[in-house]
Amino acid sequence: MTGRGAQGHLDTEERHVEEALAVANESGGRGRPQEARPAPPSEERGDPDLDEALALVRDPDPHAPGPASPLAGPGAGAPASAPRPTGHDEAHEPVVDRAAGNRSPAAGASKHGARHTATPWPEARAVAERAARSVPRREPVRVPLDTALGLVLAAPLTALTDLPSFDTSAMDGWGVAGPGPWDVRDEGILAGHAEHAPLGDGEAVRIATGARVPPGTTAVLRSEHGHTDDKGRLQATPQASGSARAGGTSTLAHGQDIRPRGQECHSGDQLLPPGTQVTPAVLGLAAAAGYDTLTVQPRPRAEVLVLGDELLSEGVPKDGLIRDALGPMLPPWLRALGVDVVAVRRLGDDAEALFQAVTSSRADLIVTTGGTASGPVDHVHPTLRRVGAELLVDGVKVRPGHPMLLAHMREDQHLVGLPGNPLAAVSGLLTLAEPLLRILGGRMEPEPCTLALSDVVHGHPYDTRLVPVAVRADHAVPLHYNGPAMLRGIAAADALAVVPPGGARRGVELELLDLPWPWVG
Ligand SMILES: Nc1nc2c(c(=O)[nH]1)N[C@H]1C(S)=C(S)[C@@H](COP(=O)(O)OP(=O)(O)OC[C@H]3O[C@@H](n4cnc5c(N)ncnc54)[C@H](O)[C@@H]3O)O[C@H]1N2
Ligand code: MOO
Repeated sequence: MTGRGAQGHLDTEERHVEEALAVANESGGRGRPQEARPAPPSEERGDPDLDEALALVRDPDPHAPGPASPLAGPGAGAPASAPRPTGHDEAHEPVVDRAAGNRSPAAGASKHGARHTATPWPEARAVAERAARSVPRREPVRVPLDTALGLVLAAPLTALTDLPSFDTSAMDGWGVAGPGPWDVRDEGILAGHAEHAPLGDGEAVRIATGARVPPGTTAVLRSEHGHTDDKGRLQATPQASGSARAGGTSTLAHGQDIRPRGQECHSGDQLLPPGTQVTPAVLGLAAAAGYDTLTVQPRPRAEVLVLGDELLSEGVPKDGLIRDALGPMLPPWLRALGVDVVAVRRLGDDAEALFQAVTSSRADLIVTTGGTASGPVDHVHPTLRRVGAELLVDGVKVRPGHPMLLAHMREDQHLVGLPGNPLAAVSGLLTLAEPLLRILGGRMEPEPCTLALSDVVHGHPYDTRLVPVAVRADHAVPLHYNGPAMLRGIAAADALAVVPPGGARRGVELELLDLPWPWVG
């Protein structure tokens, strides 16, 4: 859809894309690294192995030449002119010693491709957050517990009762009053029963875990720590647990194995703040604290518009057509970000269809894929002009994904235009859509997460890079196959590392953007 003509000289962006093309066109040993290493026979294969999975997206051939870098560790590679293995890191620029400060990126100075209006990556995220804050917050709703999973609390979760709500036996055994030996009552106490008559000093009663201890109980003696003597009285067994000393005199601590009322919380205590995501554990806590319904923030609604005449929705790519990777990928990814995906439409390269879809959508966020560049069938910008949308972000200084955009359509509606290259679309999703949807959905900002790099990562000279990484032990392992048109790296990744302009050495701590997989399903 970009409709680019024959190439003369290649600027940075074009080389970037060219490289992806070259990689895609490669064949043989260099182009198909996984075949260079024969897979073990199936009978040798054990359970799925994390390292095996990682090997598929790490250096295919440890002896293959890589880009030269004064900072690369031992074995990091041959001269920059040497061919690179398929799927290798696509940022061509040498890593810069940031600590030494030997490069000062000229702001917005990419020679050609980067739009002069492109927004720095951190600022683009901040703009997306501000845009969401300008939208009137939707009214919270009350939903039954069994439909609340994955939603976000719109009000504090306040205990509706003391927990436990009565003094409770923590063990099966005897409730006892005062020092032993004790006379044991005939009738025991099970969980779920109303309060029993108070225990007098020297009295005991059989009691089950979770049962309400009668008034006057000073401790619970576990069943394995007590026995009945020849006079039929309950004695603490001396050797069992140090709970009694020789001679049978109980040294049970006052309150031992009793969970006192209010031990966990008192009625009215705030258990969780608004913005907390409802996890299975939150559901359990809410139920324990007396809730049948929860007050939650409604999910933001998103509509996905997939653009491109070249896209097939099934089968093997053929005749210059390719499979639509974004139609299957984006809706569940958006759901994982807490979104209600109200529609997914495949519109081809039809400007009128795009106009109609955009003007008729009632979603909080319209997400388009493809058509963000300036080719003859790239209809996103012209459509935004036609509807009078305000462009809040028009290009971001990030690789991949720099043509991404954010537009304000009407008071309560935004549009995020994701570039068509699939990893570029992921970059746009996490740069613009995630912050916007997080604020719209009333979610808390995730704790910033940083990890040290296990390897050097080459940088773009002026732009941030987002690079798929796997988390192994306490390191972020940069993955190859990270070109804008590739999904192989991200499919094996645990996060995207935020690589500053100029790149980062091995050992440098980088911010990681987490992938929201726990919520898929
Ligand atoms: N003259 C320039 N051309 C391009 C530039 C530039 O700065 N100047 N930037 C390049 C970059 S970087 C990107 S990213 C793309 C973005 O272009 P569009 O958003 O207009 O995307 P398309 O041209 O529609 O598609 C790009 C690429 O992705 C494939 N694609 C599209 N949709 C899907 C999908 N749903 N599933 C899988 N693949 C998809 C499409 O076939 C193209 O190969 O522009 C560059 N050009
Ligand atoms: O390289 Mo583009 O930035 O593929 O998004």
